[in-house]
Formats: sequence, C-alpha cells, structure tokens
Amino acid sequence: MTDVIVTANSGSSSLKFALYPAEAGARKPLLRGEVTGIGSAPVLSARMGEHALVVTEPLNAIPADATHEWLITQLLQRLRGEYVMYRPVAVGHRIVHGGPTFEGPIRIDETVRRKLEDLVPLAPLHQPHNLAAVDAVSHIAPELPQVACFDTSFHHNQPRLAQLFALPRRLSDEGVIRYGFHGLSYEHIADVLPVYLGERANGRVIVAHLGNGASMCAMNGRRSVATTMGFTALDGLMMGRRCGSLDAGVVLHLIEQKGMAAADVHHMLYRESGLLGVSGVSNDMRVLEASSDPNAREAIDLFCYRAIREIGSLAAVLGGLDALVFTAGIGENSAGIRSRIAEGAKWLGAALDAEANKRGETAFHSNDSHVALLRIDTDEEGVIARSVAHALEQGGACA
Ligand SMILES: Nc1ncnc2c1ncn2[C@@H]1O[C@H](COP(=O)(O)OP(=O)(O)O)[C@@H](O)[C@H]1O
Ligand SMILES: CC(=O)OP(=O)(O)O
Ligand SMILES: [Mg+2]
Repeated sequence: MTDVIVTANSGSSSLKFALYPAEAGARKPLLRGEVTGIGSAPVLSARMGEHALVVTEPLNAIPADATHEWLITQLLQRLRGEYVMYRPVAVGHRIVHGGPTFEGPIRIDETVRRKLEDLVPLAPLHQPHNLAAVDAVSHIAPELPQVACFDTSFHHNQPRLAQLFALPRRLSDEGVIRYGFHGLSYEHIADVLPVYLGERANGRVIVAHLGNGASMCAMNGRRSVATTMGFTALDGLMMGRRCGSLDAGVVLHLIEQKGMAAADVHHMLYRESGLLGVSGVSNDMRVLEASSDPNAREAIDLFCYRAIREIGSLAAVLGGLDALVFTAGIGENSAGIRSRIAEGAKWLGAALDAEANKRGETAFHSNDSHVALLRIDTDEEGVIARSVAHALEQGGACA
C-alpha cells in the first residue's frame, strides 16, 4: 500500500484532483484528474502516470446537476474501492479566500472551518464549493487531517499601496482591501521560473493566469507586487462569466435607476457577464474561437484588449518587463489568444516567434525579443500537496 496525499482544487467550473506520494517534496502525482464543465456538461478525465484512466460508472456519465460535493464523495469512495492500493493520509484543499486572518496553509478544525464559512460572501463562486469538498471528506473520512491552502497567501505581503482602495480608512481597517487570487498557480510559476529564465526569473515578470477565472500578477524577485483581482475574484480581467473591472457607478445605476435587487446584480456580474455576457454564445473560449458569430468575435477582442491594458498597468508598476508568462486553461492552450496579447506587449519589447507559439513551445519569443514570452502549465495541485506534506511534518498548522 502507498500512503498518499489527496488534493482537491475546486474552481468555478471544475474540480481538479490528484494523489501524491505522502513524502515531502514529491513533485509527480501518482494519479491526476479533472472534471470540467461542472454546472453545464460535466466530463471527467484522469491519468495515472502516462496512461489515461478508463472511467467507469457513475463517473463516466456524470449528471448535469452534479455538485462538487457529490463528485468528491464519489472520488473518495473509489479510494476505498478499486484504488485500495492507495491509502490517503491527508487531504489538501484549495481554498480561494483566506481573508485577513489566514496567511498560509493551515490544518482545518472546527474553528478554522467556521472562519472560512464567514468568507463565503467574498468568494461566492468558489468558497462554497471549497467548503463542500471539506465537508464531504469530514463526512466520509472524519479521521483524515485536512489542510487549507489559500489563493490569497501569495499576495499577502504585497506593498500596502497595491492593497489599498481609495475608500474611507475605516473600511481598509476592517479588511476591505485587495487580496488577490490564483496564488497557488502563481506560487507554482514563481517556483519553476528559474528553470526557464535563470537569474532573469528574479526580474520584472507578469504572469497571466487565463482560465475560466482570469487574473494577472506582477512579480519582482518572484514575489507578488501587484495583481488584477482585488477584494473578490470579480475584479480585473474579463472572465468566462465575470465582468472584471467595472465602474462602480454601473452598480449604482443598476440598483438606483433600474431598481434591480442586490441579488440580481450579483448574479449578473458573477454569472451572466464576461465572455458569456458579451458573446451571448458561451463562457468557453474554445466555443468562441470556433464560432463565426460577430458577437463571439467581439467578446474575444474585448478579452484581449482588457488583458493588454492590464499588462500596461502592471508593467508601469514594475518599471518595465523582462518576461510575460501565460498559464491556465486559455493561456496554456490557445495559441491565438497568446499571440494577440503578446502582440499588444510589443511596445514593451516583446517579439513573438509565431511558429514556436503555434507549436505550443514553452519559450515562444524571437531571438531579438527583449521580453521572454513563456507558456508554462500551472500546477496548483502540486503546490497544495507540498504544503500538506510540510504541514504534516510540522504536526499541524504551518501558517
Ligand atoms: N484548447 C483550448 N483553447 C482555448 N481555450 C481553452 C482550451 N482548453 C481550455 N480552454 C479554456 O480554459 C477554460 C478552463 O480553464 P481552467 O484554468 O481549467 O479554469 P478553472 O480552473 O477556472 O475552471 C475553459 O473554460 C476554456 O475556455
Ligand atoms: C479565483 C478564481 O477565479 O478561480 P478560478 O479561476 O478557478 O475560477
Ligand atoms: Mg482554476
């Protein structure tokens, strides 16, 4: 029997999971899988080493209304059944919002669980799914230690000005500040960057995490100095269903002039906007890229335009740019989006090698480019697994 750490990464539309050997520093998972399209057309795919796993009932035809909780319960039951050769010793969860309280990974007990619940309103698309996964594990395997790993941690030590809103001071004092998200993904990129860039990895880097949720992080010395998401994961770039940065006056207009209830505004901004709202077609970039609908094209144009503007803003904070890194579902897989955004960074000295980009190579800048252009797969699960192994070694919390 092999002792394993189970990782659960509940995104807005996906559940990514993996089994890692329960030893400090393990980099390769024994098994890795994901369910995509949760809430619309869920599909599971999984790999054990180099081999695709044949998925059997009921996970081969997941009901359209399957929840993150149902899925994680099914997966844990498999570990008790056909995968008994793996003995889970702990579960690590991606928890999107750590608020002002949680700075780093922490063992989940009843008090921690309650504090995480209080943060649900600040991450309504994620925190409930994250906690549903925690509860499913508590229910099915109460003896297993569980560790929370936060999307917010990587940004925790940003300069104060990067965190402040220009709101009355009492609100900042209460914790109404910019937290930033996708921190596990950025931590992975910061970790592997020297492999591709050597000493330059410590320079001025912008990482574009472009998935269903999307954000950018400006790094210097491989630490976060600014990011596009803020108090919630609604801010910044245009996303699958979220609007990104928005004049707060629009929210007032919807409530005061159009008489919309707060819950309806909430629904519109989190679920009916972004690529879906502008295209009227889909929140999925693959569908939009394959569509001839002019509204789909305009949605993609706006996605790239917003990304290019944010690069300008982050490059200003960094005082220039040494590398631009693309990651997550869209960043890793869409050569078209990468090339359009990289073209928009020409003025910063970025020059594209179009063929290398089409081939999906890690480095896709031309020889005369002043900015390194990179495509790097993210690995939030690996970051979670190593944090859990560390927490177990420490005997619990390692915040
Ligand atoms: N080949 C592809 N081309 C373009 N976009 C893709 C491709 N594969 C995946 N995507 C995009 O990536 C998104 C999912 O990214 P991901 O990082 O897994 O999101 P999340 O973790 O937020 O659920 C999909 O909604 C889709 O838009
Ligand atoms: C924080 C966030 O937006 O996460 P995801 O990309 O998984 O939706
Ligand atoms: Mg994600």
